[in-house]
Amino acid sequence: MAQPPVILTCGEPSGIGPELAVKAWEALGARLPFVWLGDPAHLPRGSKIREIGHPSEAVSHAGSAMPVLVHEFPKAAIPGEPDLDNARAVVDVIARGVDLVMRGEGSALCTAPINKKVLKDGASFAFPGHTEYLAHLAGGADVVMMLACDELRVVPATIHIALSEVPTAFNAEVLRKAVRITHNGLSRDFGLENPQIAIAGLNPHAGEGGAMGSEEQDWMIREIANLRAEGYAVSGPLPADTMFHKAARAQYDAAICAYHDQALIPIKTLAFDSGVNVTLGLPFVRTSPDHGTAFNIAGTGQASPASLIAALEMADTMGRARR
Ligand SMILES: NC(=O)C1=CN([C@@H]2O[C@H](COP(=O)(O)OP(=O)(O)OC[C@H]3O[C@@H](n4cnc5c(N)ncnc54)[C@H](O)[C@@H]3O)[C@@H](O)[C@H]2O)C=CC1
Ligand SMILES: NCC(=O)COP(=O)(O)O
Repeated sequence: MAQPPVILTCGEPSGIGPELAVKAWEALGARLPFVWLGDPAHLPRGSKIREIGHPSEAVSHAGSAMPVLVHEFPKAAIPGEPDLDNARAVVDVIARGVDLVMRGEGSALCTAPINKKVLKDGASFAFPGHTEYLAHLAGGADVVMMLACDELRVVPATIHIALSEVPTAFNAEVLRKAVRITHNGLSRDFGLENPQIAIAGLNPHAGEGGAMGSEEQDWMIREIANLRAEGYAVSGPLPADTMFHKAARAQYDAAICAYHDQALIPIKTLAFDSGVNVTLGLPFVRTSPDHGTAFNIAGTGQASPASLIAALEMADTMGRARR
């Protein structure tokens, strides 16, 4: 049976998502068939599209036009000016995309960026991002966010929370869960045997023996030893400032970090154009570009499709491997 297409959700229609979908289709065409799920009225004028009734029709049309499964929105989309009245439909598109991949009609889900505040204000969206919403739609799956590029993979053990909440939220149970899901994801979706996982300390110099913070001494060193005794190839806690240079990166397959910026700053600095956000732990494959809605350049033609193309390629490869 032919591989079903990747399902690409539209994301925030006033952001760069719609124009990047068309650029990605122009680059990928029939080589990597995907279906864009959204309102065709939100695409740049003159985009070559083909409205289809079912994802299975995508493969035969992807060479000549971007296949579109129509999801009507209440309002037009003005680049850079989000309309709260469209927020509910943005959320519904994600749920519809998940339904398609859960039923096997799509091989994988790739999501264009959403604007979390727009969804909160316009649709009372109760989740801080896709990652948490997808875990909810998958019945409360245990998931982690990984950002991956050729040179580095990072996992923030805590994600979208205030920095002041991190020292409490980042604990032995959360670290253990992140290690388990990362280990399983690296084995299953990245094909790595015995993956090496580096763990960043929370404090400067990983606490420097308790001189600069106590979490490493209080629980991290003990928990990492426990994980090692259970067979996980983990190292740490490592000073976060010296674990991302080239020689250090060669020592591990993924770095687990205590909080969002500790993980995302190195990868976005290294590979903003090619980084991919992948959710590990879901019963389906989900990827996304590493960037956001970029309202400041939406509609100007300046946005690069490189990260979205990398995300579609990763979704397709992982989707195939899982079949
Ligand atoms: N997967 C998702 O749904 C994600 C959503 N976001 C959301 O996006 C919104 C905006 O977030 P920001 O922090 O401003 O990050 P952003 O990634 O949207 O923009 C940061 C800077 O990078 C530039 N930029 C972003 N993508 C680009 C591209 N493809 N080509 C060229 N330049 C690009 C922007 O113009 C801006 O100067 C927030 O609501 C955030 O929560 C952010 C990251 C991922
Ligand atoms: N900073 C990464 C980000 O916001 C992506 O979140 P998600 O929507 O993939 O959960």
